[in-house]
Amino acid sequence: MTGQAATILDIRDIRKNFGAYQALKGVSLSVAQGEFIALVGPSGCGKTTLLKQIAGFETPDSGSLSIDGQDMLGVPAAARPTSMVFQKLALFPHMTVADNIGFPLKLRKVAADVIARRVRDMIELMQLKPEFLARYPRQLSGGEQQRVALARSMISEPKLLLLDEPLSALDVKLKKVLQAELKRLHRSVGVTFVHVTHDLEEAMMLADRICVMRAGEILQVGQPNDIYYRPADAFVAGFIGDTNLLPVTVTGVDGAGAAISAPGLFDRARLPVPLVAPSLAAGPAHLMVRPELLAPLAAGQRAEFELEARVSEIFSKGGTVQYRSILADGSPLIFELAGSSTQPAQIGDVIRLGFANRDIYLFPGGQSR
Ligand SMILES: Nc1ncnc2c1ncn2[C@@H]1O[C@H](COP(=O)(O)OP(=O)(O)OP(=O)(O)O)[C@@H](O)[C@H]1O
Repeated sequence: MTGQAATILDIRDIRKNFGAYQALKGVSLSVAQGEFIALVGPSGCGKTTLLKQIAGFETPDSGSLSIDGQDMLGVPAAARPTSMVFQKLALFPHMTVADNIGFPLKLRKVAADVIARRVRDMIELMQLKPEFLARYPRQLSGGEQQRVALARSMISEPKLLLLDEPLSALDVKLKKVLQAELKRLHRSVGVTFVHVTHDLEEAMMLADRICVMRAGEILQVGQPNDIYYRPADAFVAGFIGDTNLLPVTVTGVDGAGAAISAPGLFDRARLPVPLVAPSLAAGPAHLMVRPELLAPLAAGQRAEFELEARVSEIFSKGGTVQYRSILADGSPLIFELAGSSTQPAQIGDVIRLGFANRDIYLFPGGQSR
């Protein structure tokens, strides 16, 4: 997303308590027109609660929320320019597909011929077969039903489409198809999508920006690559995929990066490390290196950072193979290599691995080494 796009959704310091429980502890988020933003975080962190404040199904205790410059607090859900798609299908079983899709317009008393035309547009947009129009939801597959639900949510031309895990009930293959559909839909209609998902791969694939939440707070908002390679802290690093966090001591930070010391871990670390968290200062820090950035070193080959590890487990992931290994001090190290018909290491092998200082990210925390 470009930085110049107008703000469509502006959430400021929203708080929501259920009794004594603080479900949202002062959440602020700004979303640009046309953006695809994914909300991720552990179960119970407040993703759905946040979506409900946007949709108007719940009212925040304090804070402000505007859509396209209009204050939304006090505006009922039906009057908001939003549409929500749920994980569990909310299609009306006793209505045909055509009536289901046209329902939001019927509520608004739009003329029948206009509804029929718009329903046909939606069928085309969602690449559903025209013969489905006369069927009932039970006569469609789960994936087809979810497309109908999407068609119904788009027919009223919302400014914001709110998606609450709409794909999580589908099988893996169908999910992949619908993920591609969602991306295509987003590109073709230019509507802003706010998408709650448990599936991090889905968030990385679909979203322009990912918003990571924990315990009612937003920890980080950023482009998928930034969240993945430059996480705000150890929680975000570990939540967004497998990673290695090695304890080091930062001995100095300047414009060129950080100098670190990690006696017993690296024999010949070349310094400084260029990519560091803005808040990094001298003291204990986490050195993060993602598993796919570690590479086995051939005999005599050197790298800026080198580690020796004993392979303890091997998991084939199809295109890649993940190796779980143990460093000399007993701490774990994960590395991941492209799959091949021959395995470069077996369980029990000691393997020398290298990575470059530009592959590392340093953020504060942890214990000194
Ligand atoms: N109406 C309610 N009354 C009381 N507590 C609620 C209510 N709605 C949500 N909560 C609590 O608020 C917290 C946040 O819930 P929410 O549904 O937003 O989580 P979530 O991040 O969407 O979780 P999940 O990923 O499991 O769907 C949970 O602990 C939940 O039990």
